[in-house]
Amino acid sequence: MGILSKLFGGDSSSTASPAAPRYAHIKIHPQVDGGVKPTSPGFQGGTLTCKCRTNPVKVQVSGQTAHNHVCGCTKCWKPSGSVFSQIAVVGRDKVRVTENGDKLDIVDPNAAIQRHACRECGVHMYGRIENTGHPFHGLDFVHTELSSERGWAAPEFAAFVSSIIESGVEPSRMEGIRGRLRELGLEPYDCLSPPLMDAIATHVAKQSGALKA
Ligand SMILES: N[C@@H](CCC(=O)N[C@@H](CS)C(=O)NCC(=O)O)C(=O)O
Ligand SMILES: [Zn+2]
Ligand SMILES: [Zn+2]
Repeated sequence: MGILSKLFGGDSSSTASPAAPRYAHIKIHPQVDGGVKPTSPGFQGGTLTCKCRTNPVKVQVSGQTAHNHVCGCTKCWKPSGSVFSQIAVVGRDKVRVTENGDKLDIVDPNAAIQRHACRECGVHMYGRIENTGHPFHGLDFVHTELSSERGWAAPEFAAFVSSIIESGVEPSRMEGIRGRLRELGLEPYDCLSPPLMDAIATHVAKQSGALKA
């Protein structure tokens, strides 16, 4: 072992490369399976287009998104064959339906997030919260993979991971799926990430008076 290796703890003569990913064969979502693509600084947004070959619904998102993540819940729209969705938020004032909005229906009017979906191809174009008391009121939920522009905020974590079992994923596959998410740098959580859960709890505590508003 050379002097540099002794000082810095590595063996410079070794040809060993970083450990190969163990779970690369496990598919999460087409946007992350080949590695998470980085956010472009200064990115200004783009246009989401549904999957219809004719008269697609178009939604303009005039700004960068935040809190992008993969979501395993049964309610978020997923591309076919994928057990996770990819979903981010953006201010509702930045979201505008520009074409064929007459094809949009609300999937479940009773859900907190009202998902506006194309009734022909089924794609969710945006999710909106109308309850002004909801912690995330003012934010719309969007799937930026529906845009051809590159540079959208990269996914940061995985939410509602255990919920994929509700879609029919065998529980025995969970270890591999969580392993793959960690390899991709998408820490798996069974609800939202700790900062988002803290933000929700803070909002609730201020509403109840447990914390000063
Ligand atoms: N285990 C449930 C979880 C559903 C859930 O709570 N989804 C989250 C993440 S999208 C949510 O905030 N839902 C609110 C809503 O759908 O309105 C499922 O998979 O259906
Ligand atoms: Zn469509
Ligand atoms: Zn979801």
